[in-house]
Amino acid sequence: QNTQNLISGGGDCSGRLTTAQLLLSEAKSQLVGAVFSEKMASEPVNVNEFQELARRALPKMYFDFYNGGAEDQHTLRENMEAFRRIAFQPRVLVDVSRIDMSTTILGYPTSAPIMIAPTGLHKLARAEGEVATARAAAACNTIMAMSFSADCTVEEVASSCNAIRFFQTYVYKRRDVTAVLVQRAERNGFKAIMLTVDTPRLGRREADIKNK
Ligand SMILES: Cc1cc2nc3c(=O)[nH]c(=O)nc-3n(C[C@H](O)[C@H](O)[C@H](O)COP(=O)(O)O)c2cc1C
Repeated sequence: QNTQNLISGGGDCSGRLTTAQLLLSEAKSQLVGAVFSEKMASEPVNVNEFQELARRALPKMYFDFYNGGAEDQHTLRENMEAFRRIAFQPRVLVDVSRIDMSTTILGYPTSAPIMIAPTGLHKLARAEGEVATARAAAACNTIMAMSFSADCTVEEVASSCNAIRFFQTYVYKRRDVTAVLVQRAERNGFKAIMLTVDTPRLGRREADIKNK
């Protein structure tokens, strides 16, 4: 508070800035700058910054698992490029006092056309694993697709929150195994099954091979 009082400064009735006030004003801008950059450093402002924070926070092996693609990572790069090629055309002079991006996916409501894709092993990043991800989905009013390779059980995720949940699985040679998985998800209130069909063989993830 003392600093705040100092910075607010006193007055020269003439309205001119005294040397002391100028110095105080400079100190204030430095202080604000320092606080601002500290905040900037700790609070990501876009998705890419989360990636950088994760790089710093996680052991290399875990980060590489989340971050990497297969082989030369051509598809991974192309995925990013494909998003970059999408341009939004701004519409001007329209009423933007109420913006509503909500929609439905398979009939289930979401706050925006964005949901959580199925990804495995969330406990590498956080002890609560997929339970935390499901809670985040619920908080954002979006859908959580839970991976077959999750670290939590469908029961744990189901009892953790009321997020709308889909369950991802593969088709196994033993169809009865797939059937049991689907029925268990269904019993636990999962609303849809996402069938992953591109893994008759797993991708050759070179970073993971090196990290072994
Ligand atoms: C770390 C990681 C783990 C993943 N685990 C799974 C998984 O367990 N099951 C699955 O079907 N897809 C998995 N995927 C694939 C994603 O669900 C998604 O299809 C892929 O990231 C491409 O989506 P995008 O183009 O929206 O990024 C995983 C992807 C990543 C990056």
